[in-house]
Amino acid sequence: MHSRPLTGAAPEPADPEPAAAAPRPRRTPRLGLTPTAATLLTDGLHGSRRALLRIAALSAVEAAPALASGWVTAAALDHGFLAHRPGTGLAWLGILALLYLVRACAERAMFDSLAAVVEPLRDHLTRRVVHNTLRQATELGRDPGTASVSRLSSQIDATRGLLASLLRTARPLAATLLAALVGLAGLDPLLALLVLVPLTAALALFARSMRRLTALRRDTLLASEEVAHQIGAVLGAARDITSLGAEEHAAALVQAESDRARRALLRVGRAVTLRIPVVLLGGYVPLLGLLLLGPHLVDGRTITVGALIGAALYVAQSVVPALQLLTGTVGGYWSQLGVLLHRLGEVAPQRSAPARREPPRTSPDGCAEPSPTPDLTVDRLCFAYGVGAAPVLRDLSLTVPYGDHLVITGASGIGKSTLASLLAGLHEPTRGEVAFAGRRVTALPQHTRTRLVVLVPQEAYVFPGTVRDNLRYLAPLADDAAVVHAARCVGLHPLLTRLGGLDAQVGDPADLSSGERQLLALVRTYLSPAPVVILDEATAHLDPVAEERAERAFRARPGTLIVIAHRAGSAARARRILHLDGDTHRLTTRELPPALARAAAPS
Ligand SMILES: Nc1ncnc2c1ncn2[C@@H]1O[C@H](COP(=O)(O)OP(=O)(O)OP(=O)(O)O)[C@@H](O)[C@H]1O
Repeated sequence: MHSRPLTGAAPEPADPEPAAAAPRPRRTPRLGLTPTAATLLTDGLHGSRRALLRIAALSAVEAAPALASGWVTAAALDHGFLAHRPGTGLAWLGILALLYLVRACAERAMFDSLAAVVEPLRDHLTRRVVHNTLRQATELGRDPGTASVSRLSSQIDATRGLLASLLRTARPLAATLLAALVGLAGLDPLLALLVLVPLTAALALFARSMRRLTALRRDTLLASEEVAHQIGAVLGAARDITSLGAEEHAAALVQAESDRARRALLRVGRAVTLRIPVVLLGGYVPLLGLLLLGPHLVDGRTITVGALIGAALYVAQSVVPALQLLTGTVGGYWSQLGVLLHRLGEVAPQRSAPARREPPRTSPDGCAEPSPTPDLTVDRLCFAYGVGAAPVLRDLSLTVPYGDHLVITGASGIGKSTLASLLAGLHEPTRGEVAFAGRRVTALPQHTRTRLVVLVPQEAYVFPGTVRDNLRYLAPLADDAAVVHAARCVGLHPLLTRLGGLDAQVGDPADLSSGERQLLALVRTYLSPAPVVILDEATAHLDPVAEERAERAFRARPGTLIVIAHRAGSAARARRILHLDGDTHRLTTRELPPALARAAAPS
């Protein structure tokens, strides 16, 4: 998260792709689920249809006592106790007891099926989120960040837990409600109608309130994140604030954010109280109707006393508790699940909308050829980590013409990697800008930026899968011939043969050495259509000969090459060298010796 100025003035322009502070969904959520959340949930449950069917069947068995309770009570009264045959009455009640026993067995059997639904969902969410984190790491050279990874894994765990709780509570609830309605209709259709009309109105009211509740819960989540952000910004700039005497101003900003969070929480509290009218309308209004109309119906011999008491039992024992559960626990679980799934859906790419990537253009010899693009310009670039921190880069200006080969040198800790990240648009400059073809790199949409600039960091990401999958990650449509040719150009070929070809599985990436992982990452980048490649110590684990070969391949690859050098050899092979020394930045341009010039010439 980039830092924001401590000012109450006009807000910063919106980030084109805000990652953490997720935007409010544009479409109104249906029953609290946005399309993103709904897609993620249906995709996650896709493979669990059999387990879901089993759950539905067991739910039907579980609902049997609720279904029979009114009938059995009516029969026990009308044919047993009221007809002075207590034995018959007790026999009917015995049947009910038996059904409760069967229900207990079904409940026990349910747990295996629940696990068969929630565990695959958790795996699915983890795969999606890990996939995207890896994609960012491989395409952008971006550190996935332990804080966000642990936030995502706890969100995935919470989602799994919520779904399990929902299945445990909402499932018998739906079955009970349905059974009560069927039971009422079985007693007398008129009684069923008396309950059904207000119940439908109550459920419609509940559905409406759910949309609002989910939106409000989301506001609360974002508001509390904003409070944490604001406190972090104040703590990060504590020295500046003290020296400026701006303590009160900073405190007022934090106070304003926490007031906003408090108001959001109050709105959730008010929305939750809507459960009372829902229960009154759907549960107590039908009960009142039965009490008021029932005696007349009994007098007119439309229904029996047993049927009236049975109907009242259905409402009091099934409908009212079901509504209380629905508007309380289940509604809360559901809206939290909706908010979490939407947040995860923002991180995990949706299967229905896969990221589109252009195929790499290839020259006749199969080597990668970039899209036509112009220069990379750096204009009075300044950067500091954090508000009060000393700047790492000051007023750096530079143009890297398209097709150039620039090597950046400097002492350890001087800011080479920081500059590489700024060139790739991974950090927002504190002042000044980096532009590509005249457009600010940080303003480019992420998918455009990653097609234009690829940064390869020192620690290469290789993921479990085939060698082919790993190599074609940035060029999914490259054919095998192009991949093998790229492997030859970069020097991966001996390893490719040793591994067993493109179909070989990279089981555990840790089985490969650091240098082998770097070679795989280099070929992956070489194949990509990006016109600008930045190698940030990306060959550090290769021996000098392998490094020279890989760099030669990249020099011959059309496009701009920027290398953060860790060995003198890299600088010796460059046409231009930027030496960072923390104060003045020296840029040297020189003619290459003829042999190197030939090797560096675009093929
Ligand atoms: N995320 C960060 N937060 C705060 N300071 C940082 C961060 N990353 C780097 N720095 C600091 O910024 C300065 C420049 O770091 P950078 O990694 O860019 O240097 P470098 O020249 O690439 O070093 P090396 O050659 O050792 O990799 C260092 O003082 C470093 O401690």
